[in-house]
Amino acid sequence: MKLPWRVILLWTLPILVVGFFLWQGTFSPNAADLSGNNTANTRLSYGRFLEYLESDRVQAVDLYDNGRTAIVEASDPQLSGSVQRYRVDLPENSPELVSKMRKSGVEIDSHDSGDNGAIWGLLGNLIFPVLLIGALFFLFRRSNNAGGGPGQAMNFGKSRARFQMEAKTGILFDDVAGVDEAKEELQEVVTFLKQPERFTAVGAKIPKGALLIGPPGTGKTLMAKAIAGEAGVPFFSISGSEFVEMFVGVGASRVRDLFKKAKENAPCLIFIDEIDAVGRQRGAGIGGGNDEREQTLNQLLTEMDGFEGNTGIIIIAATNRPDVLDTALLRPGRFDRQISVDAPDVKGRVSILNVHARNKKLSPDVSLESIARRTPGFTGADLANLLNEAAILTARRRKDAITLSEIDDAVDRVVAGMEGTPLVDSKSKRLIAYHEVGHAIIGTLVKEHDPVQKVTLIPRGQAQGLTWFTPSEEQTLVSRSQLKARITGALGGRAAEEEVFGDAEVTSGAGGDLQQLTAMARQMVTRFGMSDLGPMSLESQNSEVFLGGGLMNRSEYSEEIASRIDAQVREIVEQCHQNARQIIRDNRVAIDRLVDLLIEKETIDGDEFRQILSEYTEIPEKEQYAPQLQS
Ligand SMILES: Nc1ncnc2c1ncn2[C@@H]1O[C@H](COP(=O)(O)OP(=O)(O)OP(=O)(O)O)[C@@H](O)[C@H]1O
Ligand SMILES: [Zn+2]
Repeated sequence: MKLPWRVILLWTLPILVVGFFLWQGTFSPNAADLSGNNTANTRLSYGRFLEYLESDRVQAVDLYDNGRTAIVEASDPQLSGSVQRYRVDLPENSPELVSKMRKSGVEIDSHDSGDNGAIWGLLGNLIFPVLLIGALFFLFRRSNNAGGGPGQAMNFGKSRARFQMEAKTGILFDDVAGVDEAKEELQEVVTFLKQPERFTAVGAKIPKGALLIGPPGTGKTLMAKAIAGEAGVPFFSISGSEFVEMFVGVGASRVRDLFKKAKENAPCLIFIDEIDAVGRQRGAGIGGGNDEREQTLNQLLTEMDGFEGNTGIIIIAATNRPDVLDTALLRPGRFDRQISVDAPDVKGRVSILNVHARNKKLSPDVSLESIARRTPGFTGADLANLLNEAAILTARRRKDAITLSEIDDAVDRVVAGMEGTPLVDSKSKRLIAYHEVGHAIIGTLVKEHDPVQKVTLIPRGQAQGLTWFTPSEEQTLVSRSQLKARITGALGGRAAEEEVFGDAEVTSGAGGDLQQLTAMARQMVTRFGMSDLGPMSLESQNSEVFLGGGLMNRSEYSEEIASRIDAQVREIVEQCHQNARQIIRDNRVAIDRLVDLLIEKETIDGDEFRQILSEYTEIPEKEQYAPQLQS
């Protein structure tokens, strides 16, 4: 039986509302106190509070929440000594702190009531979550009868802890492929967790943490799970952004709770994803630091210092912005091991594809090696996604095994997005056809350009038409003539629009091309020393310094140099532009024919394109490998 939504809401809404009020008010004197007349909206970090205490500015302290939260009355020198109220998060019950406060003559008032109050407080803290969870569970059961298998991860329902714990991840090193070096380094961490005696016996201090550095989707989470899986220990995880979201003060207590739970479950592994969200350099935000985040970070540092490596807890953190991390995090005794996890090379991609092909039916015409060669730049997550898309297409087409054609379609989809419906409107369609054939013809006739794989008018993602190129190899070095060829090719679309429809008719469709090619031309001048300014580096790779919320100005050179850079960039682009227009003019007859064919067929593959073009002009020879695209 399925209950209609209205009935579900009718039952749950009142429960939620009543629960909320009970929770807010009646049942929880603590919460009422804090939200009543004792509110202090200004927060003070613990460090500042100690400073205030030292300089005798603190007059009174009200303690709540078992001594973890304090409302502090202190004189504010900036407001000519008038008394202000601040809210401070204190570390776990600290007798030293209390005696220190007493010594400096601070009036202390504890609002944690006796047993009675504690029970009410407990009830208040529990009842709403329980009601809420009950209601959610009810909703979930009702609306999600068809849901998947039993989930292994569980979220701690306690209002403060938002981390996940898996008692067994069930993931082994065999499930992580193409990152052999990282795996080798992390193998040792498994031993730390499994046989700490081996290290402590000879007096070695076991490291506490390792930092995995790499772009999204390269398997950092997977690897951390595999360490826990191999060692057979529980896996705790939280994302840095969850530490700092929502209410002030919650972050630090989440860190505390996480470590508390971890200590109870040692040996275990803690995984902190996106650590840069909490771990940014302190005090770097524009207009002062972010107190909330810094408090959380301080708490994390304190917790990491607070246990010995041989307690059996290992912390693995992941980031793709190691450059913004607070140096305190990277000091010995914290995340002192840094392991980079990069996008896989062709061999890595083959082994990742092997892992994900394990449970899929592939027809014999599919070669994982050739998929790997066609997918430079794909991460593990992209490859997993690719095979899954292919499997879905196969099922949709009612075939019993994945064939080459599903793989082809899945690659296109993963690279360029979902296929759309082709245009019918013939004028815009014709313009797009000229634009794409423009890219393709330059790509074919400029010797240093990668060869065309196919031209299509079937829209994908944002693009109305696409030209795919096959890069000649997985290149790390690109020559000046190759860069110029790419800029010319990227201008091919716009040049064709201009030559065929006239300057007044050009469209915004070339916007993406122009952005790409301008960036390339600029890099030639400022980074690769490929202009008249000579072999000088005028900008570093990450020239934009990310500080807190904003980008800093990057100028490291004078205005005069800046305008010379602009002039050089313009000259490169202008040369390539003239060249592109010339090629279009010289091949107008062939282009008109190719455009007609493209409008009729919607897709022309590279061989057919070259075949037709060769009837009109000579085509330089090139090698062929994997696809890239130009929209
Ligand atoms: N090296 C790999 N071997 C096998 N599968 C992989 C690999 N890398 C990624 N995958 C697949 O991609 C999925 C996502 O990867 P994962 O979440 O571990 O990446 P990540 O680096 O943690 O990314 P993010 O930084 O976005 O969290 C994995 O669950 C797995 O299916
Ligand atoms: Zn284009």
